[in-house]
Amino acid sequence: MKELKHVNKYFLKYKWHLIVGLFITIAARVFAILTPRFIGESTNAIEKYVNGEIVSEAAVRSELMTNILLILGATLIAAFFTFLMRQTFIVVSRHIEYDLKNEIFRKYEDLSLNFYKQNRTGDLMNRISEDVSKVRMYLGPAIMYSVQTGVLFIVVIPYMFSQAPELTMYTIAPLPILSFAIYKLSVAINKRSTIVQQYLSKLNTFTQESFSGISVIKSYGLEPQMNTSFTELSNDNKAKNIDLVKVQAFFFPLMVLLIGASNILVIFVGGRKFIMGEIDNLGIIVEFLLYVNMLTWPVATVGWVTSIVQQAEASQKRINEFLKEVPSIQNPSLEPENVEGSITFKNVSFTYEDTNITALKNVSFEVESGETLAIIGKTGSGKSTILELIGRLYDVDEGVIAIDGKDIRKMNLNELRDGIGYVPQDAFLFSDSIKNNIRFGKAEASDKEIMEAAKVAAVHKNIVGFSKGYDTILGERGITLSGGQKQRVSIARAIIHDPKVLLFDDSLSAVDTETEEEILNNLFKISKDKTTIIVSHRISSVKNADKIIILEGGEIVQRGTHQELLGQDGYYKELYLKQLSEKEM
Ligand SMILES: Nc1ncnc2c1ncn2[C@@H]1O[C@H](COP(=O)(O)OP(=O)(O)OP(=O)(O)O)[C@@H](O)[C@H]1O
Repeated sequence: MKELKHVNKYFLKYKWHLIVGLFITIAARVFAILTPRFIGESTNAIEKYVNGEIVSEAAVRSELMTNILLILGATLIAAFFTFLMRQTFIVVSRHIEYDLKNEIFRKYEDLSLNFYKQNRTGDLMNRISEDVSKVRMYLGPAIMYSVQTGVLFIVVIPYMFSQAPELTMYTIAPLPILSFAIYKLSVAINKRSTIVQQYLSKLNTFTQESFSGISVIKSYGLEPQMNTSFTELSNDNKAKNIDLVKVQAFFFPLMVLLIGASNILVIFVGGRKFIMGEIDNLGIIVEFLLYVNMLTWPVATVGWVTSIVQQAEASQKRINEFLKEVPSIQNPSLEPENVEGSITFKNVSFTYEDTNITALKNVSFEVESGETLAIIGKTGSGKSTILELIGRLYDVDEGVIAIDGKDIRKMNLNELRDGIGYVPQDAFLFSDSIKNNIRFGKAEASDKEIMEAAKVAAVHKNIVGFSKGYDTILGERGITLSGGQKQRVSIARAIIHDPKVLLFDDSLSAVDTETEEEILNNLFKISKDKTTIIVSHRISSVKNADKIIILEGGEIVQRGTHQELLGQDGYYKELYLKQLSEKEM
């Protein structure tokens, strides 16, 4: 139960609901146990009439009628309280499930990129859905049935002992066996359910990937192989489900067997005692038979609940592992920050932890506020890494990155990121309308502002060409848009944010040179008071920048303006001549 201590704070939060639930459960059980007593009394009345102790048929009838009405009343009240019991305990468990999911999600959002690289998305998803569901079983059904069983035992067993102590001993003797057997069975069921779950997620992942990659599958004619793989996975899934059903099938027969054993014991022992005159009336035997049946399910739940708690403990352990993670990127300050935008890299070196690749070596440069810096270089030379480091997606290993002369590791992280508009290489769009995708950069943006940003990004004309215009819904990863359109919507999102620093990571690679020129001209107009860094492979994108740096293997090998670099032998001039000849062809 060590790991489950984490959810105790939620029990405290909902303590009043739980206390009310406890009283409701007591009321429900108290009324439920009245029924066997009235049935027992009715049996006694009939017995007395048969034995001639009561002679008036009308008196028996009236007693039976009263008992029937009392049974009806007690049952209705017990049913009502049972309904309220579920409403409190199960509803509280749903509230806690909601709180816990939010807590985990907030934690996920806080964690740095490194965490996401070390853990698979499926694992993150499982902990927030599957594991939380298992913990909810502990928070709801397990607690509810435990309270119910506890109350029932406290109320019923002493009453049974007061009526017939020896018979009570015989009656409850098989119950621990039932509890243990159900526990063993539940453990087996849970084990097999987990396996079924794993196979189901394999099947889901496979199906999802097949749909996402349907164009590759079709163009390579891979349908038969995919069908075979799906059938194999499906077969495994079916086999695991059958394994589970085999164990589950034991559950009710086992219960019936043990209830039957208890009933036989009551009739056998009770009958003998009645014959020997140790029990005064038959009503007690009838009452005991009803109690046995009433106790069986709660006793069975002791075993079931134990296995639920074990599973919840294991799940909470997995959840706690993530909740205890400390984000590698910390926010050191909550002070307001006024980002003006001058950026300095001083002897910056950086190695990716997971791959051990040194992406930047001793990189130094300066960009003043309002200037444009272009970074060019071969693939894998470290261009994107520079942009990621500015937004503190990672922290530098050596050297300093400063904005307005202040080490970014000492700045308010939220304000730092708020001052940056970053257009990543892989333009990610959400499955939402184009309008909302752009609005992501500024939540309160008006439709007019959205349109203005789209115009600067030269995508407005494309958008109004769609029948639903800005309300066009984008599919998964924006599949209804072309690569160039996606890039431009992503640029509009950064522009509407109106940051002091604009970072474009190869963001114009999928647009034609004419559109590229239009966007660059527009950007030039709006970025007079902004610092812009453009990463590109095209000379046309970088030629007008105030400064250009050329990266190779993580090091700056050349720097200067377009004209200066054309005057030097090196990568820049080679690229320029190559791209010029391609244009002329
Ligand atoms: N997230 C990452 N984790 C581990 N290694 C990475 C990661 N991102 C980049 N690298 C490695 O760091 C080096 C620099 O990568 P980076 O993406 O900065 O290059 P780039 O110049 O932007 O390349 P491209 O022009 O292809 O986008 C590469 O060798 C790359 O494999």
